[in-house]
Amino acid sequence: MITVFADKYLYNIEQLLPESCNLKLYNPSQGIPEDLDNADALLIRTVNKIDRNLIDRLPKSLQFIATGSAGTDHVDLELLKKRDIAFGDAAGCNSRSVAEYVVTSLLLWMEDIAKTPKSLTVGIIGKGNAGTEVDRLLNSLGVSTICYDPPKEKREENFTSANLEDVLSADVLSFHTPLEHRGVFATYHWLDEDKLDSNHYDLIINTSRGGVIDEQALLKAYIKGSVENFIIDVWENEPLFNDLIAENAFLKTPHIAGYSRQSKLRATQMIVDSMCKHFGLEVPDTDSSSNNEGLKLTNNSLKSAQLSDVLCKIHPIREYEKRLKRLIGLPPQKKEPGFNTLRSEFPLRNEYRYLSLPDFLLKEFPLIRKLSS
Ligand SMILES: O=C(O)[C@H](O)[C@H](O)COP(=O)(O)O
Repeated sequence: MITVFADKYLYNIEQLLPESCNLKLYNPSQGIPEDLDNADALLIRTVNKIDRNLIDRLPKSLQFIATGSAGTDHVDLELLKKRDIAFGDAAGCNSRSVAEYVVTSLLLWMEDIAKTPKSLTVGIIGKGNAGTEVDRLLNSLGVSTICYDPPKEKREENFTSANLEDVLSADVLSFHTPLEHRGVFATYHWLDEDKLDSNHYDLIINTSRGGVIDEQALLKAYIKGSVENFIIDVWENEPLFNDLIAENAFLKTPHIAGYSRQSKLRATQMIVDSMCKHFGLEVPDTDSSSNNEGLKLTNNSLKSAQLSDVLCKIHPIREYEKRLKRLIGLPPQKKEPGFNTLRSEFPLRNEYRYLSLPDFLLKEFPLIRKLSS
């Protein structure tokens, strides 16, 4: 029997782990337990770092670590490799959810400033799993895109990245890169004062990682008027966040763009699968469909609504925002747990295709039909 320590907020971890495992759940806000007690595997989320300090105190028995997330910037992958510890992630688990967040927030903003999808060009920075899904969904709504991803061009023969000047000339920028501090393709503070000084943006959307945008430079550009609006889901220094950025953002949320019942289920399934593969265990045959309950909306609750009203009924984006706003101005010792609790305990939404939306609504709002297909 192997002993597995797991973040207690990994969705459905108790149901998805093989029964033959000795599961020990930990509370991530108290850090990864000091005593990992003969652990064989450790399953984490982005809120806990796997750095040199942690790696130095791992028990000899520990062979495998996985994160139930697409991003891996909280993990020192090089050091894990040197120490011969196998690693797994959940790349791609939340692409659909992120794309739905980007499109939903963009539609809310467009209604607010009376723009139509066809009048905009969105520059997509990073065309990995999430960027690709964002591109697909935007194109299906009639929004033009320009995709920029030089490291992908280097890796993949069949992919050509837009050039920098072209992507920077878009009306809107949406970020989907990993956070890289080093190397030729470093993304830390990619959107900096220089780039913001020489361009004008109607909107900046960040759902990737906080550090990809220099927040101070963004604020300056906003005050100057060269950035009209911004939508921020990810923050430098999470779980703390900059109050001025939050106060001025068109929309602000606590790093939940990738959160949906389906993405979290995929994430747990992916890391459990790779753990089972590593230890030669049989992958449990779980029926995940039972977790995908539909959200029923009635005609009465939606009659004569505007697109934004409907979107806010089916995506809790404004509800998250409302709760995040309550944390503005709090001291760090209250803000930090508030941010973490909001992320881990707010009920997960369903992706659009898992909602049962009434016909009259799909007829009245063809954009919503496209989002749910
Ligand atoms: O990297 C990812 O998958 C996303 O940023 C995701 O939202 C992280 O979720 P967490 O592990 O913090 O629950």
